[in-house]
Amino acid sequence: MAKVAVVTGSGNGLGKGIAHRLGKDGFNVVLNDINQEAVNATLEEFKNEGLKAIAVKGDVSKREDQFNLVKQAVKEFGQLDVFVNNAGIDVVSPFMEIDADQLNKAFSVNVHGVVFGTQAAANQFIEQGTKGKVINACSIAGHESFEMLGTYSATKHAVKSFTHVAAKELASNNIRVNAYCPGVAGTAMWDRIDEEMVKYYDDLQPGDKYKEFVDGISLGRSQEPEDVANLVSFLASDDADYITGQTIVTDGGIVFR
Ligand SMILES: NC(=O)C1=CN([C@@H]2O[C@H](COP(=O)(O)OP(=O)(O)OC[C@H]3O[C@@H](n4cnc5c(N)ncnc54)[C@H](O)[C@@H]3O)[C@@H](O)[C@H]2O)C=CC1
Ligand SMILES: CC(=O)C(C)=O
Repeated sequence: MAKVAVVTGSGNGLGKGIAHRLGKDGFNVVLNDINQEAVNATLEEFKNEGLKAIAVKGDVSKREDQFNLVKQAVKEFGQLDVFVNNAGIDVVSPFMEIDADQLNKAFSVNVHGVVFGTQAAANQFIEQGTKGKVINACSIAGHESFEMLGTYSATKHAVKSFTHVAAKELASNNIRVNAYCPGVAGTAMWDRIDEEMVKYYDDLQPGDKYKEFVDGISLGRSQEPEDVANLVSFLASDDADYITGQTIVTDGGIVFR
């Protein structure tokens, strides 16, 4: 029987790339996004390519939506093997302007989302009595805190911490919990980050902050969704069975850990 993978926030960007790769790897894929239009369009593309997939709309910050996502996956495909907590949002703000609304929004999607997704997946793995894999979206910002990305960086440090603790607590249930830490990928997220950041500089034009970050990449190019998907594909595979609690950087050489 084909294995089953859920990828949250897979209507666009890195999540779409990851879901596509897992589909090509032979997984039945459960797409998820808060954006119904995006996830439906992605489902259509995948189906046209012959990939086996369904789409479930949901908000990762809502615990009930995460449990429903797992329920729908099992209802359609009979089991769950891999759960990728990919969905995340950005926040750009100088430290002195961080407010409660920014903190609440970012933590509720990036951190609550990962905790609730992990709980929903682990609950299912334990019920099945099978091994399972949870793979979280961290970031280089989970290893290093970037100016103007203070709240976002704090959420990704929290993802790293929850990856560690979930890996420790769930290992006895045969569940591995790891994270991928991308660098700078030109998705809609970076369009927004650039747009917000350049507003704070009189001498910068749209695109300049993105270029500055890309110029700092040792391997000399921005990240593609496929680069991230390569790592997630490995973490989802049996070859990664002896790895747990790791937050692995894939950034072309920005932070060195
Ligand atoms: N783009 C980059 O350079 C990097 C991205 N990351 C992380 O990778 C993950 C994916 O990032 P991107 O694809 O660039 O972002 P993106 O903004 O391009 O796409 C994110 C997707 O998640 C969905 N989403 C947002 N909130 C949601 C919610 N509450 N529930 C369900 N879906 C939701 C969006 O509708 C969108 O389709 C995020 O966790 C991000 O923090 C980490 C490092 C670098
Ligand atoms: C979006 C993101 O995580 C960075 C650091 O580029």
